[in-house]
Amino acid sequence: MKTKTRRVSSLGRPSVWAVMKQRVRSLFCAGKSPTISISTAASESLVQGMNGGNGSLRTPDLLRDIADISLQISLDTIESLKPGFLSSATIDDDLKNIKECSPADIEFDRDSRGRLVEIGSGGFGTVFLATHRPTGDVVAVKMFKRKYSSDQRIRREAAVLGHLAGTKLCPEFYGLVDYGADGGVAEGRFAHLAVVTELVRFRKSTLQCFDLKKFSQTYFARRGLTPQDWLNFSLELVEGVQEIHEKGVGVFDLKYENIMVTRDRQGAIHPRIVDFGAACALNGDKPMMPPERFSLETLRALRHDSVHLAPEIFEHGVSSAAWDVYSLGHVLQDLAEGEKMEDLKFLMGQCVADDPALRPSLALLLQEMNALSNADMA
Ligand SMILES: Nc1ncnc2c1ncn2[C@@H]1O[C@H](COP(=O)(O)OP(=O)(O)OP(=O)(O)O)[C@@H](O)[C@H]1O
Repeated sequence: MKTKTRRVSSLGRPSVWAVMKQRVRSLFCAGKSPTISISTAASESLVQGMNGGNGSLRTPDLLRDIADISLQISLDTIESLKPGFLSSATIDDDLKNIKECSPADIEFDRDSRGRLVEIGSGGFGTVFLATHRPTGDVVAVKMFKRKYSSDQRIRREAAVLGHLAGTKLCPEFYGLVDYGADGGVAEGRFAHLAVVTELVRFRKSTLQCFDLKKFSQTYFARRGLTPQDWLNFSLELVEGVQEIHEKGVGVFDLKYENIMVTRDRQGAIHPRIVDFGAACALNGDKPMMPPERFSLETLRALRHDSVHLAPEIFEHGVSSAAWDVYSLGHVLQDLAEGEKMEDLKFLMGQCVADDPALRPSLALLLQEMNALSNADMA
């Protein structure tokens, strides 16, 4: 069994943060809805730390621990809140029938020093470049951090990819690979299961990949694009999410980093989505929701990178299309602002209403966006 080192303060006692972390963990493990009491001094330090100040707790460690805890909480919550979590009809069948890939089918690319070539990474995994031997296709292999990834979670992500095969935004799914107990190429850093998908590259002729964040910051790649190009891109994204919803699935983690940009021969840009790790059946599942007592404020402070998620996600609600509407609004409002597209920005402002009932449906949103597009073309 893995042994854990406890962080100890200079006085030889566990630090305030270590104690707090332990308390939160034990409460979650006990399956209770915890009220977390943080001493005034510690919470002040926390706020100072968040604001870049010099709290008495060591800020970088603190922030890393916060991220660790919130991820761990999300996972524990997924696993424990609803034992029948995976029983939603749409995904359930796919879970029994996940396409598999043999480790021998995957040939990893290596750099001149023999290291695996990394395409990207996130909180849960790292994605590597490889070739799928049977087809000769270039693929992306997502290896999952052992610490955060149960088999169930990985299988679920693979099942969703299989379920969404053929939809416009979802990358082609090659299969789930099992590297066995010794981890094979994963060298112990990652879980034994990995997910293989198409490499979503910028152009067919290159291995370069751009997520929307990187793309927005790369002048040469976005050179020459007009507001109409961006509007078309946004329309395709919203249409694509609608198609995914029609397959009974919500993405629930739409953000700049998970939206890839491709460019066709005519120079038009198109969106794709990677990372279906938070995807769930619509109107059925209860995805990553911390217990009620964990207020949105606390959570927002803790998971400072989750502002793209609808507030009600943190409140035990039943999953709904409105969650993706919120995230789309968050991304596209920002994009519209950058591109100085006032009408689009205004429209997207309605998608980020705190009250889900006030957000437009995807159908209505598309209607409005098409009207914008036609007006611009006229
Ligand atoms: N199929 C792919 N083709 C090209 N790039 C990819 C692909 N899959 C993932 N990436 C890149 O790798 C990054 C990390 O992948 P992914 O988002 O799946 O990891 P994650 O750990 O689940 O992330 P998060 O912390 O957001 O949940 C992505 O942001 C993207 O830039």
